[in-house]
Amino acid sequence: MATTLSEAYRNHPLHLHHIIPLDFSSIRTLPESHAWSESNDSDNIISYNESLSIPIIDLMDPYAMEQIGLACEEWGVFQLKNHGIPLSVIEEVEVESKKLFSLPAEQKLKALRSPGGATGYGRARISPFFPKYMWHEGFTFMGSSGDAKKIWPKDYEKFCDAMENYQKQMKILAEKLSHMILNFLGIKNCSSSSEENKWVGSTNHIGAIQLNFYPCCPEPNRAMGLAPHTDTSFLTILHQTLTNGLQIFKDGSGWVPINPNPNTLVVNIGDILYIMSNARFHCALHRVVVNKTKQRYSMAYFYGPPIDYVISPLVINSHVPRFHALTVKDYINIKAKNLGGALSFISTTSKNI
Ligand SMILES: C=C1C[C@]23C[C@H]1CC[C@H]2[C@@]12CCC[C@@](C)(C(=O)O1)[C@H]2[C@@H]3C(=O)O
Ligand SMILES: O=C(O)CCC(=O)C(=O)O
Ligand SMILES: [Fe+2]
Repeated sequence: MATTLSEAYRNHPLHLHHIIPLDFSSIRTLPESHAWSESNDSDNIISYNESLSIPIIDLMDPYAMEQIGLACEEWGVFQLKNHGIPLSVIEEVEVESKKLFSLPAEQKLKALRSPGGATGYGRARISPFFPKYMWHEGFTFMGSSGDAKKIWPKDYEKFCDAMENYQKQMKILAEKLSHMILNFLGIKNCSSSSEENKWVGSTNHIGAIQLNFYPCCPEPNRAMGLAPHTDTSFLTILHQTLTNGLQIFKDGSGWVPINPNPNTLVVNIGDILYIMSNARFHCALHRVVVNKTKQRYSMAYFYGPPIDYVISPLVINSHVPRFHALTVKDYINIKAKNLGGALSFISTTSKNI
C-alpha cells in the first residue's frame, strides 16, 4: 500500500529545501522566507453568521445519509458527532503526536521524507507551488510507521500502537461514510458500479495519516499555516486540537472558519470524490492560519481507492461527464505538476487532454 502511493510520487522529486522544515524552536521573529503578503489578513475570517456555519451531523441520526449528502453538495465538508471513535484512541494519538513534534530538530530529521517519497517528516508536499514557506511541520505515514523506528530505535512501540489503532478506527469510519455517500449519489444503483466501487471496505485502498503541527508564530497575520489546497483523497477525516485555524473557502463569502468542537471530527471530500460526483459536490478548498500564543495540532486520515483504480464521473439522467476518466496514479501525476489546476486540466471542456 505504502509503496504504491510512493510509486506515484517518485516521478516528482522535491528539492531538499522544500522538505526540510525550519527549526521553529530557535526562531523569535518571522523570517522573510515565511512572510506572506498582508492581504492574507484582510481576506481573513468572515464574521460569525449562523447560516455560514459548517453543518454538524450526528452519525446516529436516521437521516444522517441525506444530511451528509446535502452538506457535501453545499459545502464539501461537514462536522461529525457520535462518530464511534473511542476518545482514548484520539487522546493517545494526540499525546504521541505532541511528543514527536517536540523532539529536537536533528531527531525528527532522521525520518525526513525522501525527495521522491510520500511518507516521513517534512514540509507539506504542496510547498513548491507557493512563493513562501508555511508555518508548519508534518509527518506522513501509511500502515505501520517504519519511520518512527528511525526516530526511536527502541521506544517506537507506543507511538506505533497509537497510530495503528487510530488508522484502524479511521478506516472503519471512512468505509461507513463512503457507503453512505455512494448510496446518496445513487452509485449503487448504476449498472456495474457496485463492482467498480469494491475498493470501499477492501484491503485494496489507500489509507494515509498526516500529523500536522503549527507552532506559535510571532506574526500570525503575515504567516500561513497550510496554504489553500484541496485534498487528493476520496474523503478526509480530520481531528483538530482545541486551537482555531482551519478555514474553508465558500464562493461569495470568503474563508469560513471551522473551529474545533469537542468530540467532533471534520470530514471533507477530496478531488477523487469531487470527480466521481461529476462536480455535484462542492470542492472543499481549505487552509490553516496560525496563532501567536497557541500551538495547533491536527491528524488527518486520507482515504481513497488504490492507484490503479479508474476514477470516472457518475453520470445520471443523461448528464454530460465533466471530467475525463483516469487512474488515481495519473491524477496524482497531473496534480504533482499543476496542483489547483489539476481539475481543470482533466475537465472535458478544457483543451488540455
Ligand atoms: C496521501 C496523501 C495526501 C497528501 C499527499 C499524500 C501524502 C501527504 C498528503 C498531504 C497532507 C498535507 C496537505 C497535502 C495537500 C500535502 O501537501 O500533503 C496532502 C496531500 C494531498 O491531499 O494531495
Ligand atoms: O490542520 C488542519 O486542520 C488541516 C490539515 C489539512 O488540511 C491536511 O492535512 O490536508
Ligand atoms: Fe487538507
